[in-house]
Amino acid sequence: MDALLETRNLSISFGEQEVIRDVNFKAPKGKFLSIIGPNGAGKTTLFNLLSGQLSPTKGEIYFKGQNITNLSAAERARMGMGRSFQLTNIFPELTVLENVRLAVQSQRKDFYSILPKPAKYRKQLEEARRLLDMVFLKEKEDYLAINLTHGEKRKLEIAMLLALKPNLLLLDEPTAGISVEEVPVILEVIENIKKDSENTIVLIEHKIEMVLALSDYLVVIFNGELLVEGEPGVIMQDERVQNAYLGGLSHAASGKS
Ligand SMILES: Nc1ncnc2c1ncn2[C@@H]1O[C@H](COP(=O)(O)OP(=O)(O)OP(=O)(O)O)[C@@H](O)[C@H]1O
Repeated sequence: MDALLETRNLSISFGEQEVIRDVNFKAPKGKFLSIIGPNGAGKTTLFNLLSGQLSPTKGEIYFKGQNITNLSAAERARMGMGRSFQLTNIFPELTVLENVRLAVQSQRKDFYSILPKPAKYRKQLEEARRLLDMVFLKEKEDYLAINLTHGEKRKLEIAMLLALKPNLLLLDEPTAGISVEEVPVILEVIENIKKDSENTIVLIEHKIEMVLALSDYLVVIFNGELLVEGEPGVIMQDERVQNAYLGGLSHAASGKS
């Protein structure tokens, strides 16, 4: 299996509490992998370890075959690891289009482009509009970002993330806090991303129907350990998953987090 991302005995403790314990998994190139588990299982902590927000107490992380355990979040981002920004990178007083254009511009290769300025700008706008189309925000390109709904801001955030052309997308609960009506649109956006690119995607999501609709592979975390991994159909039938998770998963399926 050609893994883009791999963890080996990944562990982290906060004081006495070992929150992630000897987690080993591989995210194969071009596949859609979801990390599931009940509240407090350690999913967000695992994500923070992957993206470099936290350093492990033990174990290693490999990305594109390189040991990145000691690299900062910024260095991992430069290598092509993209994590959703949790809305913190959006400029509220700029238009939707300008937010995405700036993300396109921030791509390193734009700084070295030999195109004259107006042509460069036009190309950035073109790319920004293509991305806004992918996330169904084209009609809102002239809106100030501050005036978007929460769900629309999540879509803008995804467009900005895609502008950086990451090889690996880490999506942390893209439906968190959004209205029930907006959930199917977010699902469609992610399906679009999945179709359009060769990206490897790792998702944390409580809405189990969404996880099942999107994922090639599931990793189940329970009490900080990897309980089981495999294809969704197999995992959902797994007795250990049913025994350990029934409460948590049916809770998640109801849309609560
Ligand atoms: N910085 C920290 N210091 C101490 N304990 C922490 C810290 N971060 C997380 N924890 C603990 O680690 C455990 C796992 O938390 P984490 O947020 O990773 O779980 P989760 O699976 O993402 O939960 P949820 O689905 O509710 O978001 C929890 O018991 C939490 O209290």
